[in-house]
Formats: sequence, C-alpha cells, structure tokens
Amino acid sequence: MTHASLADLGWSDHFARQLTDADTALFPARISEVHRSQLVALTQDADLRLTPAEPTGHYAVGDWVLTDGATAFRRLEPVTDLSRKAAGHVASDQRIAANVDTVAVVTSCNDDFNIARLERYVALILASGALPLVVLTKADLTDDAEDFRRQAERLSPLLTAIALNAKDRDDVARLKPWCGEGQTLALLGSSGVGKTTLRNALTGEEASTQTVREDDAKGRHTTTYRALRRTRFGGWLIDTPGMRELQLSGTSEGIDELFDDIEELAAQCKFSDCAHASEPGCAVKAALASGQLDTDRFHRWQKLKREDAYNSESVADTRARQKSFGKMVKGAMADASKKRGY
Ligand SMILES: Nc1nc2c(ncn2[C@@H]2O[C@H](COP(=O)(O)OP(=O)(O)OP(=O)(O)O)[C@@H](O)[C@H]2O)c(=O)[nH]1
Ligand SMILES: [Zn+2]
Repeated sequence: MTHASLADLGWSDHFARQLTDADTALFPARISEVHRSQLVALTQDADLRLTPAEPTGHYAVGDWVLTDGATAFRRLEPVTDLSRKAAGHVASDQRIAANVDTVAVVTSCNDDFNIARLERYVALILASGALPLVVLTKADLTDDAEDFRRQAERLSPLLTAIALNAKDRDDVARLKPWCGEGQTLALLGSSGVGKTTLRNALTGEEASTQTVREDDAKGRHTTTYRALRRTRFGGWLIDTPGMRELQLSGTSEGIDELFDDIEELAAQCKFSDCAHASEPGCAVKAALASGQLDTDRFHRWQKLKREDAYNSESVADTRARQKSFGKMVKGAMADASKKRGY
C-alpha cells in the first residue's frame, strides 16, 4: 500500500517538533499493528515489519516511531493517548490507541443504550485528549432514534451524537468529517452494537472477504490485534476489540471536565473535604435540594470519582490501605477483648 503524504498518515507539527539532529538517518512511520514481538508500521512508501526497541506493551496502534526501516528506535510523544486499567487490580495502564483525533462510542438505539456507561466512556475519551463522539446504530429499527440522540447530547456541550443505520453506506458517510484526510477515528463499544458493520461501511471492506481472510489465519472470526485501517474518506480508523470491561483509571481530568458544574459547586462547600453527605454549608446538597442539580447525575459523578480513585491507586497505596485496615481491625479486636475483660 502506498500513501500520498505524511500529512495523510496523520503527521503534524507536533511530531516534527520532536525531531533532533540525531534523527537524520531515521524516518517516521505510523504503527498499524502491535504483535507480541513485532510491529507493523505504515510509511509513505511501504508497510514495514519492525523490531521494537522497547517492550511491545509500550506501543499502541496509531503511535509514530522513528525507524531505519528495520527497528523502531524512538517512539514520539503522542498528541492523544487512550489507555485503560490493565485486567486485575495492578497499578499499570494498558495503552489502547494513540494519536486518535476522535473516539466514537458506539451504542445502539435499544437496550444497549445506557447513560451511565456513555458518561464513563466520554470521561475516558476527554482524559485521553481526543474529541468524543457518540454513534447510535440501529436507528432504522426504532421510531425513537432522535430521542436517544438528544439524551446522549445532553451529557455534555462538548458532545456530538449521530443516529444512523450502520448497514447503510450513504448514512454512514455522515461520519466523514471525523475520518477524512489526516483524521484518525477510533470505535469503542459493547459486543453486538454494530462496530464491525460500521467498520466495513467506513473502510469499504466486505464482511465476507474479511471473514474468509481471518478464517484462513486463525480458524475463527476474531480480531486479535488493533489495526489502523484506511477509510474510504481518506482518513484512518482504529477498531478495538469489545471493551465491555472498560475500567477508568487516571481519568479524573475527564470526569472534572464532564461534570464541571458539580466541581464548581463542590468548590463552594464550606469544608474543602466535604463528602456532600451531612456536612453543613454543602453547596452540592443545596443544589440537589433546589433541583438545580439532578440526583441521578450526582450519583453517577460520585460513582465515577470512587471508581477512578480506586483504579488510580498505586500498588503502594493499595498495600498501605490494606495495612492500615489490618491495623484498624486488630485495634478493634483488641478493644473488644479488653471490654470483654480478657
Ligand atoms: N438494522 C440494523 N442492524 C444493524 C445495525 N448495526 C449493526 N446491525 C446488525 O447487528 C448485528 C451486530 O453487528 P456487528 O457489526 O457484528 O456488531 P459488533 O459491535 O461488531 O459486535 P462484535 O463483533 O461482537 O464486537 C449484525 O447482525 C448487524 O447486521 C444497524 O444500524 N441497523
Ligand atoms: Zn459538599
């Protein structure tokens, strides 16, 4: 595959500024696949298989690297960085995709639609630096598509929501502004909402040919890596496998941005560590009482904050918490023994 220019591949001044005199023998390439011990990268002229200089876990699809054509020597600092908590409660992040301009949360106009989950995704996207977009599929199967769309857009003034029929290529062409030349779009969402259908409509690939190819290699129709694919509008699409277990970590900035009205209220509480429960002078409680702040939204905010705090905890913090909990339990048991007189 040949590509017209670096700019078409998503190259910008942000990356050019990171080049130094020491890099003159190297050229830029954009990572399209991350495998266990190898990377695949796109350049203006060719697709390359590269040996990574760092563990492959450090790379994400969409990253720019500097290479001599055989080794990926230097990974350039990304503009946007989408990562998630690795499985299990270990304090490390798993990089999902890099240099994505827009992340579309794909959900459908049916039971999959869930405001709290959408909000979670949007906070994660805002924290990555990318622009959030909501794509509501299966608009052709309901009369309420516009209603779903409005509910989604109400989450944030930063948010655009589009309801469409993912099987209709003309309808899907409405996504062109987010995946035209030099633009990179990524899709997130639960299984069955239509991500594959959407991907095929955006790239012009046929589901059948894809299935055959993947059947040959793996014996099953599964996407085992995250690929950067060209869209029929000249941009790029990153499609990640189902992320139902998406956990938030270090997304506090995204949560603050999405709930800036509550953060502003909380800043007015009398106590700086107000838990907005029974403290006097609580501006949040006052806003709830007057109806200015929606109770459900307040609960979703609290849940996200708790989840983020838990997931952002380092291993050291976890140990410290467990230790102090252990001490507290021991202390309480000792007190109880004393009371009982032995
Ligand atoms: N009528 C209609 N059907 C759709 C639409 N989007 C997806 N579908 C159908 O919904 C089913 C699931 O779509 P997929 O594209 O496989 O969903 P997915 O998100 O890729 O699911 P996984 O591969 O499990 O992650 C398929 O039968 C699609 O044909 C839509 O907008 N309208
Ligand atoms: Zn308060």
